[in-house]
Amino acid sequence: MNAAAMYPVQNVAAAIACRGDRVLVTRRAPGQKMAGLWEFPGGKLEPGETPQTCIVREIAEELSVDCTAGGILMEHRHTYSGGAINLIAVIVTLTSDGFRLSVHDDARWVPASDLLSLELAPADIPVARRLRDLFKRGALQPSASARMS
Ligand SMILES: Nc1nc2c([nH]c(=O)n2[C@H]2C[C@H](O)[C@@H](COP(=O)(O)OP(=O)(O)OP(=O)(O)O)O2)c(=O)[nH]1
Ligand SMILES: [Mg+2]
Repeated sequence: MNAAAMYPVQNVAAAIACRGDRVLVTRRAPGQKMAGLWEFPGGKLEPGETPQTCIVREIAEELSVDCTAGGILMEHRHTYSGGAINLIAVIVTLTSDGFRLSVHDDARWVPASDLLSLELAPADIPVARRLRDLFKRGALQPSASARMS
């Protein structure tokens, strides 16, 4: 039996928080799966959660900040050796300041055009491409920019 047949697809919500043309990325800390890789903070949906309720909970847990969740930018399915995830990129607006990291060892606001030069979790590459292209066209004007810049 192949991996896709053995494991259900795990839904994972990932926060797309923007400040001007910069996007928040966090680095998975040593000891974590995929340690050292950059990702959009977030995590697995728990039973009964929507991507939006999940991301608000995850951002509070992982960064100790509040946020409001908006629309879904895109979903992308990626198969790792341990199973498949459906990465759901949710646009968020951070509503409190100051991060306290718990599962990451670094957080940066990176220009959307530079995201692909980071060592990203593989599932995130299509999301980073989409963000780069949307910002290039001026098609994404996140409401977070005004408050956080
Ligand atoms: N949060 C997050 N996870 C991602 C991204 N890209 C990516 O491949 N993943 C993978 C890593 C994990 O295999 C899986 C779940 O993410 P996670 O480790 O953040 O899950 P979680 O916060 O719920 O943590 P845990 O309770 O399972 O320890 O999704 C991303 O951009 N953000
Ligand atoms: Mg997480």
